[in-house]
Amino acid sequence: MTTQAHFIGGQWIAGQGHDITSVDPAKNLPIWSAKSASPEQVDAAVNAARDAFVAWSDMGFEARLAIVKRFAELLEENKPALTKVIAQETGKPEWETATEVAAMIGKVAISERAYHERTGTVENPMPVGKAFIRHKAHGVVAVFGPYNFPGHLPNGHIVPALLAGNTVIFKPSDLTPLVAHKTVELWEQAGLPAGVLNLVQGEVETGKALAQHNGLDGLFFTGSSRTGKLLHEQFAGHPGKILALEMGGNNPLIVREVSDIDATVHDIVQSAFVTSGQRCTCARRLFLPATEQGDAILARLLDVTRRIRVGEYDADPQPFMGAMISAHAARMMVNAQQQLVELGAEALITLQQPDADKGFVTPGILDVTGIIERMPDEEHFGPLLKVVRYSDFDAAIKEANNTSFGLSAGLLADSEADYQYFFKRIRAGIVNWNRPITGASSAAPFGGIGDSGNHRASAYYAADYCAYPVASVELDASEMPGSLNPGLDFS
Ligand SMILES: NC(=O)C1=CN([C@@H]2O[C@H](COP(=O)(O)OP(=O)(O)OC[C@H]3O[C@@H](n4cnc5c(N)ncnc54)[C@H](O)[C@@H]3O)[C@@H](O)[C@H]2O)C=CC1
Ligand SMILES: O=C(O)CCC(=O)N[C@@H](CCC(=O)O)C(=O)O
Repeated sequence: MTTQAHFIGGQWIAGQGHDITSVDPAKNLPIWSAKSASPEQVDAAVNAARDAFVAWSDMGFEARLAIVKRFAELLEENKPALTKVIAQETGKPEWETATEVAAMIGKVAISERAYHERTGTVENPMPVGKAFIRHKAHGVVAVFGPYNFPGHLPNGHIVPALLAGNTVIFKPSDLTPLVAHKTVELWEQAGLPAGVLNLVQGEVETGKALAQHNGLDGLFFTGSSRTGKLLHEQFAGHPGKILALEMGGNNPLIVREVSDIDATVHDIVQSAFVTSGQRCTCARRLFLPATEQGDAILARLLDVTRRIRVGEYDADPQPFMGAMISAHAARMMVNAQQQLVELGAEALITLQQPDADKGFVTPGILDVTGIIERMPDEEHFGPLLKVVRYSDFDAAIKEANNTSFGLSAGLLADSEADYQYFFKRIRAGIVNWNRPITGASSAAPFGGIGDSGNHRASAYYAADYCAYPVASVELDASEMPGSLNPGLDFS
């Protein structure tokens, strides 16, 4: 369907690797297929980015910004088409993919602000001359994207990287090549000079060839903790290269005494099941008090969850949840649930895959209170919520922190004192109170601790890893000091 799948040095070219196909997971139809980029083509993409670097970084911020702003205009003009393509390739409902395109557009103004605020130029007077703090681009960087937000999340690395003056090789998820293709076409139309942004499509082999390439100055990754750790090992011994890792989570949501049960249940549903549970910020573990009110919240949660509409991305009326990314991913969720049930979890609502050839699953809720000590600390990347009933707030917080991850966490409670207590003790990069723990703002730093990242927060702080600071003291011409250090003689 697509022969010229790779964009290298300003040219669309055919791949020399093996066949890859992207499938619409809601309709089980192939929508894109091509040959992946071979290691030689990855090499060509890195060289093209290297060749383009000096001119792009010399161009000046305002000239780069004008092109990036043109890209935002093109996104706006192509919003309906891109909304549709993201929905087709991911299975996410169109109401949701429209918000993804909006986030891509919003990223440009936010990144412009962040560039100045986080990496701007500072000038300080000195007794002799002036001191400056400036920032320079790293050079050639690779961007690896995940499938769950195939537009917005790579865009969150690419836009600030380009604004800072880097050149980029983009390797999207092999599950979402079409979204990447359409996005890079818009960059081309926006007038990016050849080689400034290159696209290589492929699976792990292509990813490895890129990540291992000696010509990279940095790599910005959003994806699973497993792959992120592999990259971290690969980058060990290369302190000169910048590595930014945005990875998964095993995120806790704790409920205390609340006055509005429906509002609480809404926040739980939005945290656990939006995007069919395929957000790194999704709540995986729900801590409910073992009280009468806890019982009432659970009953209402089960009632609302049973009535969640699951359906095709273009259905009218729209579903809340679309298909997962693939039939395989759906099967993996069924298997994960089965393993937990075999460990002793009680299925309050069983997650089901109605059609083995498609990515649809219904949301599931397990009571894992009885197996809490044997629970694997894993990110189950789908709509499967694990409920823990608790009697003691401290014990619940301790268990919430009992994870190697630390991305997002939340408290649903009327008491502000409870929130202050929770905030001080919980370990995560995103901590919310009476709001869903999904839907993080691009205008704030976005990143986690532990296995969720490597302390290179993205979103508003992405500017930080896109440039390095340079400190200078400067004077128009050398001057003799008023007094000499002891032992010097200029007579
Ligand atoms: N913290 C965050 O900002 C976010 C984290 N995620 C996480 O991403 C995961 C889902 O996304 P996936 O696409 O499944 O992640 P993934 O880790 O499978 O793939 C991410 C990218 O790495 C590439 N890749 C895979 N193995 C590689 C290797 N050995 N060497 C080089 N490249 C390789 C893939 O082709 C893809 O482009 C979830 O774990 C989720 O929590 C997703 C979105 C945001
Ligand atoms: O990167 C940004 O601009 C903000 C972070 C963001 O959009 N987070 C989303 C998705 C995260 C995910 O799954 O990967 C969220 O918090 O829902």
